[in-house]
Amino acid sequence: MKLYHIGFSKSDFGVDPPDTVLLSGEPERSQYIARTYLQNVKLLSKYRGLDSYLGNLPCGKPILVATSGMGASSLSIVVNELVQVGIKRFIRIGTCGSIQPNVGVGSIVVSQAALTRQGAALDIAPPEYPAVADPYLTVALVETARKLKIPCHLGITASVDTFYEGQERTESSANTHLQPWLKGITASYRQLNILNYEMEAGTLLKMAGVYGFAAACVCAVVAQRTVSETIVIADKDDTVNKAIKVAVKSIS
Ligand SMILES: O=P(O)(O)O[C@H]1O[C@H](CO)[C@@H](O)[C@H]1O
Ligand SMILES: O=c1cc[nH]c(=O)[nH]1
Repeated sequence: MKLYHIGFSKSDFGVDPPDTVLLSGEPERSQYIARTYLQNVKLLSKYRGLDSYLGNLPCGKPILVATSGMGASSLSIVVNELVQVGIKRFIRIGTCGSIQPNVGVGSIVVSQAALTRQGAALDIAPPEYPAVADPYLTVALVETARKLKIPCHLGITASVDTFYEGQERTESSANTHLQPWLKGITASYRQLNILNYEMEAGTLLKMAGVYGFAAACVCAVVAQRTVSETIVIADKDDTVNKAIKVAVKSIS
């Protein structure tokens, strides 16, 4: 039976089912990964913008490429259904905003763990439940980045529910009024050695612990919040491609 949101079933995998997914927030990124890095690509579904592709790495290994959508609620639905079709290893390939002066646009961040300020995660585990990445996948990502000479930072990510208020954006936001508890939160996270903001990793990593699958996250740095709130569009594709290369090579 087809899973309602992802739009495909286990039987769509054929005789050699994948156990690993490359998961990104954008359907366009999923299509790019499948078309650029995989062979024998088959589109499985495009329902609700949650595009999924099946293909093979050059070594022959079957791989699923899927789209989480933006935010933890959407991701939680997609991840639950991917587990139901047999996926056991998840690598999120995302974008993020740096909150540390030494983590520049053009580099990538591998999340060792995540501070999870996300409503969806509270439905899955208590707030104090750790959001930790799989150590083997994580080391493979960092080692691959080192071999490819791609600037890479390993550390703690802040996963939040909103791009504007939750990441303390006021200049580029329609809402200039931040709730008092959010004022100064980025500086506070900087003091706590948190590297970056994004919107899915924490819930993915908590789900990994609860459901019993392996998960890791690599994000392209597309904003430098110590300088500006805005996304550096000119560098985005190139930086995202670095994150994709690292993820693909780490499982090849
Ligand atoms: O580029 P993706 O994977 O969507 O990740 C980041 O980009 C979106 C916000 O622009 C959020 O989903 C955030 O986590
Ligand atoms: O600043 C950023 C950039 C990408 N994604 C985010 O969630 N925040």
